[in-house]
Amino acid sequence: MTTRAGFVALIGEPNAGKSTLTNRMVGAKVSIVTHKVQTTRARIRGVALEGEAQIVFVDTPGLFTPKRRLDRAMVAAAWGGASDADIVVLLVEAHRGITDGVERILDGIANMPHARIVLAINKIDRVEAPVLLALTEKLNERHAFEKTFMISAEKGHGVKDLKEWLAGEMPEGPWLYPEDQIADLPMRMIAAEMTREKLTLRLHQELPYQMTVETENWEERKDGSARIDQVIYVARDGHKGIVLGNKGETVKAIGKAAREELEEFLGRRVHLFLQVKVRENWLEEAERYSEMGLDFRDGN
Ligand SMILES: Nc1nc2c(ncn2[C@@H]2O[C@H](COP(=O)(O)OP(=O)(O)OP(=O)(O)O)[C@@H](O)[C@H]2O)c(=O)[nH]1
Repeated sequence: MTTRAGFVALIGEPNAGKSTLTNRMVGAKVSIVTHKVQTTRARIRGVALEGEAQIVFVDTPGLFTPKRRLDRAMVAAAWGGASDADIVVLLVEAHRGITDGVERILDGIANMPHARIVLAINKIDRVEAPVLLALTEKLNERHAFEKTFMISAEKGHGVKDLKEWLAGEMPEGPWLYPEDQIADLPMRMIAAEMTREKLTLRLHQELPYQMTVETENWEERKDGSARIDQVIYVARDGHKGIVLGNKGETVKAIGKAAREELEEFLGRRVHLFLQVKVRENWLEEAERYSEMGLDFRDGN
């Protein structure tokens, strides 16, 4: 049987529903869904299987108007992910229509003549059919989308159609990730997201966007507990001190909060070890794999 594998970039305004859609396609809660904007950190969100196809979802940071230098880097990262992908899915919110943000994304994709871009109008549960049809027409006048899907990522409407279509469009080739690693993947990612969330709560709001958390090791212990090793990567030396805090008390508090949540989630004891390391320019690094906690170096 011919296997297929490829990358699908989800682009859209903050809150368009990218995380919700990824979760539904992957079938596990791998991406944190929140009402706050700008939560999406990892470039790769999950790996979905559909028949013989493996679809790797690149869950880009929300595209928005960059003001600060860091924000511009995030937007560049988002577009970078989009132009590398086999298919780009633009998510537009049905009830909000063509906002200024959507306008800017439409301008952005006009500069990607070689990309295959499909439109997915999300949150169709929030509008009546005539509104939806008018919006579909308007958007297709603005850009020649290869296809238009109408979906509700939250309720699941239309998601199966979209997933099946994407699967059929993935290039023929071997799978990018072994199946057994996918099974292992969501928990590692959830664990990393939990720690990142605690960092966000604890630190000045600017800082968390310059950080990433990776689960480096996960060991099941004979007594039923789990030992989890994570690294918090910061962009600068100065940030390391902030994360550590006076005598390490900040990272300790973050670790405690994350551990408690993990224990509740897993229903067993957890030993969580956090390390803080400096990794300059990690936003620009084209690491397609490591943020998934899917490192092949983790072969133990
Ligand atoms: N009514 C409705 N709400 C939805 C739907 N899909 C997503 N939402 C909600 O929209 C909000 C934003 O969804 P997310 O998936 O976090 O959006 P996102 O695009 O990943 O956001 P960022 O990570 O900030 O870029 C959440 O409150 C979701 O529950 C949908 O189909 N219908």
